[in-house]
Amino acid sequence: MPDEVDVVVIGLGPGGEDLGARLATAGLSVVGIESRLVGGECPYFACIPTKMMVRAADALGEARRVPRLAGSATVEPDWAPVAARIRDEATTGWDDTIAAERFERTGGRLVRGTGRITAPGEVSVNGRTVRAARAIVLNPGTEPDVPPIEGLAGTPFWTNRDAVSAQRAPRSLIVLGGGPVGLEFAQVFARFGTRVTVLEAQPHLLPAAEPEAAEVIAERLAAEGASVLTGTPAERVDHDGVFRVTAGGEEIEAERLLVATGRRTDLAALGVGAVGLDERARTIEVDERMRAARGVWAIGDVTGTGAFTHTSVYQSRVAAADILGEPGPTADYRAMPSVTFTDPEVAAVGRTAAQAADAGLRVRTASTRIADSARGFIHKVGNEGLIKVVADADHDVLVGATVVGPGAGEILGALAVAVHAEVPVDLLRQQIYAYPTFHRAVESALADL
Ligand SMILES: Cc1cc2nc3c(=O)[nH]c(=O)nc-3n(C[C@H](O)[C@H](O)[C@H](O)COP(=O)(O)OP(=O)(O)OC[C@H]3O[C@@H](n4cnc5c(N)ncnc54)[C@H](O)[C@@H]3O)c2cc1C
Ligand SMILES: NC(=O)c1ccc[n+]([C@@H]2O[C@H](COP(=O)([O-])OP(=O)(O)OC[C@H]3O[C@@H](n4cnc5c(N)ncnc54)[C@H](O)[C@@H]3O)[C@@H](O)[C@H]2O)c1
Repeated sequence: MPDEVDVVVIGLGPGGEDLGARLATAGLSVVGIESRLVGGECPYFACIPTKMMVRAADALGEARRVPRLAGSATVEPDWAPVAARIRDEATTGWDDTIAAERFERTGGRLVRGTGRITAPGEVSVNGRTVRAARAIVLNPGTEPDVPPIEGLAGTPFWTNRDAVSAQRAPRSLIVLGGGPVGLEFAQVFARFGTRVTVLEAQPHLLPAAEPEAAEVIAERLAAEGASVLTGTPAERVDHDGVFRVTAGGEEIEAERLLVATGRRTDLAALGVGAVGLDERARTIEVDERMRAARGVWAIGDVTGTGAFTHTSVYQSRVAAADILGEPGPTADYRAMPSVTFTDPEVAAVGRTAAQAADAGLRVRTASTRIADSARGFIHKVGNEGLIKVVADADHDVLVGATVVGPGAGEILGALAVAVHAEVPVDLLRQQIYAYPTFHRAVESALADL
């Protein structure tokens, strides 16, 4: 490892790898430090393997709809192809050689170890110090947050990292947390025959989403045999071969317990105090160019601006332009999209109605049920969902939208453009929406605004 380079990137998640590669390709000398796997959480433990699970579970879900549409089908779930696909196709046995070589081909130098800022412009790794003449970039991501529930520590609970490497679907599973992680896993395993119980502390599943979206998902999970308990934080966990979780005055038993209660960071371990940042904070505050301190940029989940791969890679582009001194747009999160890949998918962009009202906007909302659209009627079984639009009444533009339904993440694309480009609502109303598509329901929602 050289003693001095232009840029040191600590953590090669999707954003860190992208940024390191961009800067190296632009001719800067770059050291990328990674303590686990190049590419981060997304390809090995999160987005990619979970969406392979979802794909398989959706195939089972659709096959079970055959009797209501097309005759008969016998469905016998087998986890083996899912486990094999994740091992062989998604993660190559949790081996990052290909990603490491891809990074090094750009000219970046990969150093395996744990990086820590020791002074402005200085990072230590493996007992050595490297100086970063131009920039230190922080992309450390997050770890699963394990709540301090009595009895939980020391039990063999699962986090997302264990669940993606499951060799078989457990007979029964308690999922702690009804956020995106918990719900994607809950539905996948339920469709593979696992008896699933979801415990969510808040009154609704997906607390950050529109409440109507959470209702649709709660009903679907219940219809598929999962038990969903909201407003029910776990109080105590025991394990003696099986898990026993006390919650809401009941004791629930299961073979496995998945903790999906959010994520945590450890800024003290990263040494951010050495550049004047608060080591006890949960996230690193950045400006619109991703600057965190003099000579320090931060990108990805650690910035607390939306824990998604697309956010991390978007921020990489913004930071890269700033570090290279090139003109480029600054970060703008107004049209941040998100998709939770349950069936039906829950897709959202911009603000919910409550968030828009909290921001002081004069809000107008309208929604339409997918089942009431021509395509929803045709689709029949599996057509639950809605499109809800949130408008800024003073400026006649959409500031948010939520789509729940088949292909919701794809339908969202049009609404994301509307929010991003501030397309006037009247202009959206004049658009021609193909018949009979799911996205044509957007027109009905707009008509009701
Ligand atoms: C189960 C699950 C499913 C998800 N599904 C989706 C999805 O479908 N779509 C989506 O957009 N997002 C999804 N996400 C979120 C997504 O995984 C993250 O937003 C994404 O990985 C971006 O994270 P990041 O760039 O901040 O870094 P991460 O991916 O968290 O990577 C950070 C890297 O930094 C390394 N590191 C940390 N500290 C140090 C250090 N001091 N020195 C060296 N290396 C260090 C870590 O080992 C890690 O490899 C999902 C998350 C989970 C948990
Ligand atoms: N498809 C996607 O894009 C996708 C999928 C999964 C995760 N993610 C990202 O990963 C991040 C982490 O997701 P997550 O679902 O782990 O976190 P989250 O914070 O979104 O949800 C955690 C849930 O657990 C609940 N909870 C907390 N403590 C609890 C307790 N003691 N008992 C019961 N419930 C409790 C919370 O109320 C919350 O609803 C999210 O911010 C999301 O952006 C994205």
